[in-house]
Amino acid sequence: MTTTIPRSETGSENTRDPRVRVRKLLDQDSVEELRPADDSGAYAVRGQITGLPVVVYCSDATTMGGAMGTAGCDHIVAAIDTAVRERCPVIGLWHSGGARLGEGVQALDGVGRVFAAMVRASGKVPQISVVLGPAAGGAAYGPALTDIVVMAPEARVFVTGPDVVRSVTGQAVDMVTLGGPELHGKDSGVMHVAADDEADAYLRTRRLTGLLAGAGDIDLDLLPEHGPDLRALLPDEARRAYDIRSVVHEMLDPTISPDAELRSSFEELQPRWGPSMVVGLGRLAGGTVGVVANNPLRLAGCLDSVSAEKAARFIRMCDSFGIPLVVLVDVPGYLPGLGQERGGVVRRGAKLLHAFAEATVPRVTLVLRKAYGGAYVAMNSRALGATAVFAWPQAEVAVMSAQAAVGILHRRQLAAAAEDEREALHDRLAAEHARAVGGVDRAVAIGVVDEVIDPASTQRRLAAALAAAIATRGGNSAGRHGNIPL
Ligand SMILES: CCC(=O)SCCNC(=O)CCNC(=O)[C@H](O)C(C)(C)COP(=O)(O)OP(=O)(O)OC[C@H]1O[C@@H](n2cnc3c(N)ncnc32)[C@H](O)[C@@H]1OP(=O)(O)O
Repeated sequence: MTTTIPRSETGSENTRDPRVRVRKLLDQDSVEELRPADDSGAYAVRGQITGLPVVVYCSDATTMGGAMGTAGCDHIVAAIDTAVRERCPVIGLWHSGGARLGEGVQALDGVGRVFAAMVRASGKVPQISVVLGPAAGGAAYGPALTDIVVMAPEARVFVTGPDVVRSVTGQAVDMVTLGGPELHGKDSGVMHVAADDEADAYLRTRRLTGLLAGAGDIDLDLLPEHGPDLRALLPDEARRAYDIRSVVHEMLDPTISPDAELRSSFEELQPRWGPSMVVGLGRLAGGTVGVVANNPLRLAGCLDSVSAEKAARFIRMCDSFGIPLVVLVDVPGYLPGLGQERGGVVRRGAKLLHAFAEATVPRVTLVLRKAYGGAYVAMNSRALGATAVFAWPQAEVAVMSAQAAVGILHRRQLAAAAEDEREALHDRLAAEHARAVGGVDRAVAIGVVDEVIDPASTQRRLAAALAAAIATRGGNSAGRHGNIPL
């Protein structure tokens, strides 16, 4: 069933009209209404994104600011259930003041049924939310229950709006400060993707849908025999910071952008929240992979409570949908300190251990420079069930750096040394320690690193290890769990 959209007297379309919005998201002429538009506050359709079937529901911001009543909630529940039955992604376009105030508890019950439908669908079909305007109360928790939240610049996500905040707390705060993309991108972690405008929100959603629902297969023939020397992107000095995203972009397949330029296929999620860890989806040898990578540019790449939690949720999402993982490791350890302990680094760090150990998708690790201590274990180590663990030459795998280790082991000897000899002694002891403990060679000898690889063969080796694991299993085995918003 298709539809004509009423126009205003000036002939222009109402940009808040849900029929206008879904048409902008979907492939041309692919829209099929699940129900005709009505005054329920919600609208739902089937359609296609680059030929892939999807279901879309959309707040009707032309009626009571898109507030959710029983009938509108029924439409959303039916849309989500349809997507689960038809095993296709479901996308929600949100612009809503939450539960319809005039309907009282009936509206609350409707919103609760929407939440329950989202949880039933969790881990079964990808759920993407695109927030285009205010999303209050139930319309805030709705997106938060889904896998990926894209926010347009006008998006405002909050439990209660500024008026309620003022009357209850006396605090005067505007809508942008309370729930705009800045807050949710940097502080709360609710937002995965910040779009430049509404059109960009649709574009980013189309790309993510393609990566999640059109994962394709890894085809080694798509890779050059000799790939780029990815190690050349790292600084010469082992302790210097660099942005791991340059390695990720170069490692993944390029893609043609709408302006016909080649760009990386990498779609980073939550870039400003927990930035010492980079997570996102992209293509390697044609197949979708999830990338989890320490970023030495931020906090020297240390794991902290937020970055561990961010990675844990991403790993579980990929595992739910059978997306294999590439894990790039360059980590000096967990960030130490009172702030981290207070912030729950033990509890939240445990989520990362659980997520990797539980994941049944193929997951390959590469140690670029160093992997120390508990962070070595947490970053998809052999002990947690990694499919394969590779390292670049000169990578260090140890409990801590040799310099730090001798500072503890030879504390008294160093303290007793003359001040002008101490540094040289420290260096000598560190070199001896590194030789004795064995570094990456010892890691290979005991089987926790499979092989030291040529950096120029990185793409091919990672892709081949994932492809071999997929072939052995007869396909990508997705984890049987939902994607709880950790
Ligand atoms: C599950 C629990 C829940 O969901 S409880 C939800 C409770 N909801 C809220 O506290 C939010 C109430 N609404 C607001 O604070 C504002 O409308 C927000 C969302 C901030 C949007 O502001 P603004 O962009 O200025 O739009 P607006 O206020 O002009 O609203 C447009 C029209 O929509 C209406 N509207 C809004 N929210 C509701 C609602 N929850 N129930 C019924 N109607 C609602 C407004 O009254 C307004 O109507 P009108 O155009 O003046 O006729």
